[in-house]
Amino acid sequence: MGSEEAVLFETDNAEGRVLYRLFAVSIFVGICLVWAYRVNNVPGSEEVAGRWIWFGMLGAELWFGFYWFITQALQWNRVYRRTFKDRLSLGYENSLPNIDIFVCTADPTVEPPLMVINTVLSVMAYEYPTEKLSVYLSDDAGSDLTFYALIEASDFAKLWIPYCKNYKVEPRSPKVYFRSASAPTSPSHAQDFSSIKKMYEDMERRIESAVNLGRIPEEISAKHRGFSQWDSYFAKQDHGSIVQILIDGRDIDAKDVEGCPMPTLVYLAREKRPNYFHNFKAGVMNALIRVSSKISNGPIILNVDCDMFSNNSYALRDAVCFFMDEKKGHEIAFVQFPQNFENVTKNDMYSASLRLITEVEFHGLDGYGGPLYIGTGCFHRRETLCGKKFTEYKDEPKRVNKLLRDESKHDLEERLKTLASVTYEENTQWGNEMGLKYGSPVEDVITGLAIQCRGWKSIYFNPTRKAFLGIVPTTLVDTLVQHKRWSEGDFQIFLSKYCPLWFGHGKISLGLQLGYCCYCFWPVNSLPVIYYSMIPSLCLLKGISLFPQISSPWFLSFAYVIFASCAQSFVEFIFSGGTVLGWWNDQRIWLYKRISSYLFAFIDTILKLLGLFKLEFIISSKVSDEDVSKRYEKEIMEFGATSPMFTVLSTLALLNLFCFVGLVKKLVLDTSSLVVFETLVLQILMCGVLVLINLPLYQGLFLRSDKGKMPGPVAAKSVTFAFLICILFTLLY
Ligand SMILES: O=c1ccn([C@@H]2O[C@H](COP(=O)(O)OP(=O)(O)O[C@H]3O[C@H](CO)[C@@H](O)[C@H](O)[C@H]3O)[C@@H](O)[C@H]2O)c(=O)[nH]1
Ligand SMILES: [Mn+2]
Repeated sequence: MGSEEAVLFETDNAEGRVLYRLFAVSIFVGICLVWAYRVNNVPGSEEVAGRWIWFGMLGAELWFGFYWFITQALQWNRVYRRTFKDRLSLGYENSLPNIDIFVCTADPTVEPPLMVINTVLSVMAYEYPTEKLSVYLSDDAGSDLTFYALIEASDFAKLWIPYCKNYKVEPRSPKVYFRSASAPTSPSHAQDFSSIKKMYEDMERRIESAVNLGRIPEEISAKHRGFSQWDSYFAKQDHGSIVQILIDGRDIDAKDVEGCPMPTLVYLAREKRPNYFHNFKAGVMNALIRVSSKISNGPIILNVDCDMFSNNSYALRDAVCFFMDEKKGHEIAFVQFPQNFENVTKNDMYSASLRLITEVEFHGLDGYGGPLYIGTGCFHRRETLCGKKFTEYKDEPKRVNKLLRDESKHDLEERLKTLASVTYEENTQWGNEMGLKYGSPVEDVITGLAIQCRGWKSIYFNPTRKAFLGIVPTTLVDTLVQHKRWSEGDFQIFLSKYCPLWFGHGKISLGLQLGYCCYCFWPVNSLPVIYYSMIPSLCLLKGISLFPQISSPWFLSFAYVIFASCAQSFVEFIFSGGTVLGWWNDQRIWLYKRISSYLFAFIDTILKLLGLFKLEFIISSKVSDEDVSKRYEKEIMEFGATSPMFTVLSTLALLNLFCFVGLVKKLVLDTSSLVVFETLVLQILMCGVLVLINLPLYQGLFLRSDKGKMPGPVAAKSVTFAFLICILFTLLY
């Protein structure tokens, strides 16, 4: 084969890089001028309070400037990848690697079995030789309902896979397909369509009725020997390992309705005992790595969360293009696809699509050695997950691991159970040098970092047809809690021995180290943002000016930095497919995350360092009741929970409202005070923007009567706090 054909992927630099860099330099100059102004205009020593406020502003601005600087690592060197799947099929169709797909679920109430099996069916139906695919469902709840749904799915797959392949169906999650597919045009397809749709709906009904019943009806459990495993089951957190090979790809009888081989399908519930810590998803992944190594041992592992169905049946081939590329493939440890979502509304009220991260920042990281591993939609080389260093791998002769299995399925299942037992990992390197790392709520990020520090590269691939679609939380509190977990995890990495700066020093590029820091520092951002959104507004009450007056040339530097960075985020947002209102919502959530999720993450991390708190993992809900869904569809913000995070948000919003009203009152009563305008313009503007951005919150506090409004106690508390802070400030200053 010519060298041209051997190239399976290409990398392009972002357009307009030079222009962007010039623009960034201009902002940097602006930031330096802001600092210079702050340092040169410290109030005299007679104004003690004024000085401290000023130093606070200086501190915040130093941080903002510094943080802006490191975020350039996410912008400076953006790259985009392209794959050549046709070359892959031409040159390598017979040597495509086996792929093991891990799907994780943990709770049948927040992750309904029906959703889980739709994801499973979508990944069983990839455009890839089926005999090379093995799908493993890990069920951390060990729920017989999920198991039952999987049995149903294993039968339905025999029809579904050939149907998808015959009619080139997309997406291959049956639920989403039947919901969105346009009516088939050819009569034969129409017939197949309606018959398979009926089969699906029947299956759906059976599963739903078991779920509604809350247990498996006897006539069903008698039919499948697998249910006997639940005889010794006590509770979610107290049961032995359950391993069931539902479809064994090697079994000559495992054929679909057209006689083609089926992918292997395995159910796993690892052992859980109350006095053993189970390490959340990292523990699951490690059990899966071990169990799969004895069944299919695919050299490539794809892992997805149970809500992340496959939306692009060629994505496996895309990923394989990277690993099999003759020149650069051998140094790639993992290929990360973005997390995209199915249920985001038009203006994305909770900024849940993570638009700038997926469309801009990860391309930036990719330019410096590769993106973070973000837990789902990621393809790993099995060996790198198991701790292999790049240098060891490079020098080693490549051999194909052929698994020889002659024991019976039953014996194998029994042997596999010990691999998923609570004691298996005692005195081993699992969770440390092997597998995913333990001890972090973001097992993915820390594991990815460790892999990159062993000399490997990673790839970010963001195809136009999205590869995976998941579910975003549909309430404000869920969104904030999820961000708390992420930011807390990243911050803990920074404070641990895996700090990207020290641990990564000399192992990954400086750009990548700084890139990691951008995420690790999320919680730290909370402090300056809270300061900046409180103090200047409070100062309005006393007419204290904190910014240069409009006629001063220093004013320009502030105005430029603020305006230019807003404009940049606006342009990036719109170019990444967002709407104008979506951008405005994104700004609101930007603020809310900083003053609540990140603040609580910061505090909890400190408490955890002091040993006052232990690790937890709150699973994001993938279902919401009808009432909540309706409001979500209409883009009405959902409060409706008494969370301390809401008290902080409301207090800050009200505080700004009081300050703004106080100012207006002063201007109306005393027109001579209009001169203050000259000196307070920026402060008034900031306070005004804060009031505007909080409009939905004021509505939630005072104007709404539905169930999603802000609960009364939160409203009462925050009015009191905001009022007290304003009074205290005016009295004490
Ligand atoms: O003890 C646990 C906890 C979670 N999960 C599974 O882990 C996945 C992620 O949980 P989810 O609540 O959906 O968290 P997200 O915040 O949406 O997840 C993102 O962030 C996590 C780290 O915080 C990563 O593990 C995920 O892969 C990544 O998608 C789900 O499939 C769960 O079923 C388990 O299997 N066992
Ligand atoms: Mn999730």
